[in-house]
Amino acid sequence: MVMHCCSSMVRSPFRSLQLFGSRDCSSYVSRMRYLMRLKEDDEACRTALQSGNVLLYHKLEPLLTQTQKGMYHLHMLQATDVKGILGKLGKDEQLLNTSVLIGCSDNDAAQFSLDVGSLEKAAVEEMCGGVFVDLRKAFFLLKEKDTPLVTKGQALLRWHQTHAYCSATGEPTQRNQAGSQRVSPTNGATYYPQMAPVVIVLVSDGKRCLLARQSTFPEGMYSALAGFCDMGETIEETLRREVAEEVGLEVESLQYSSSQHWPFPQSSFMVACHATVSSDNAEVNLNGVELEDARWFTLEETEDALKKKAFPQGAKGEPTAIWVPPRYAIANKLIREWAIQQKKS
Ligand SMILES: NC(=O)C1=CN([C@@H]2O[C@H](COP(=O)(O)OP(=O)(O)OC[C@H]3O[C@@H](n4cnc5c(N)ncnc54)[C@H](OP(=O)(O)O)[C@@H]3O)[C@@H](O)[C@H]2O)C=CC1
Ligand SMILES: [Mg+2]
Repeated sequence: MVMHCCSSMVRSPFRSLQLFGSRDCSSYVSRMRYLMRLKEDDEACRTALQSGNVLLYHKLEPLLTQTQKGMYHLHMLQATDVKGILGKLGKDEQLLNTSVLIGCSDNDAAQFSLDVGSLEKAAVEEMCGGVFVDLRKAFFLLKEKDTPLVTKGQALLRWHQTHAYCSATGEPTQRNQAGSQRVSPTNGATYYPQMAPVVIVLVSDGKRCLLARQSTFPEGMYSALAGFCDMGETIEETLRREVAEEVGLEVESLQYSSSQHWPFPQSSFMVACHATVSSDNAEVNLNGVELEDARWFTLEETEDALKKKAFPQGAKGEPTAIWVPPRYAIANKLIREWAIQQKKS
């Protein structure tokens, strides 16, 4: 059934957002204008690449290095060093030109990502003193501040690897130097990297929050409800529909929290919200096709789950403890926000 959700459901549509704290606004603007120019001007982008910083991936696994204290961080290389590595491994320097633009450092250096999957992995690791790590694993190893860049780098490379042809003519498309678009040579159709919009929602009945798990989740992990937007839907409509479909509840109000780019399994644009249902109509009617379980959690139970590490190892024979996605996942932020709000009220 199509549900019409009016915009009055959103409690605070004009909520002000603290975006960057005390960051220097003018240098931020100049960096964004610089990146804009590099996307528009292939020659300027090629020049920037020669003195830029490059994040290497091997078959979409980012290169990390370990510090003496055992901490992992992103291994950014200078473009000149990448050329040296390519030369030593007998690869054409032109491979560098397949890099994609992913940002601009605080020191105004353009940042790129490059997949060297055609080179021998161990040889590159040895030359760089780093290790290529599966992106999910990298999320557990890296500092939270590094995850957006490593995610963006992988997502853009993946998009180019999987969108090399025009969907109308079947011909190979050509990318611009920055990698921000691909163009079909005969019909001029332009393709841009895309994210699929997803609503993720933490539902509350005023006293408890609703957490659910899919059968594919790691054992014991519960998360907020999530669902892809259907064509033409608003965030409010998707949220109401997904809650109705997955747990059979009628949402009464919702509030925007924040958003996140999520690379798994493809790029999703996660829009995170809080929602309430009436405590008089809070009985869960589970859609067993999508979810394995969904239950209400008290504040105490939620705080317990938040304290658990990912993949907890319980004693043999005991049921696995309930835990929630780690901090880099926006689900974790929603759950923490709810717990803080609940303590205040
Ligand atoms: N960052 C975070 O904290 C969290 C992120 N997520 C992410 O949110 C996303 C959505 O959650 P999920 O509950 O799976 O979504 P849904 O509840 O929408 O269910 C997924 C199903 O929807 C269908 N579908 C419709 N549109 C799309 C599309 N554009 N891409 C892929 N599948 C689509 C597919 O069905 P079919 O195959 O039958 O066509 C798919 O199996 C997932 O990518 C998940 O990784 C989820 C929870 C937490
Ligand atoms: Mg879902």
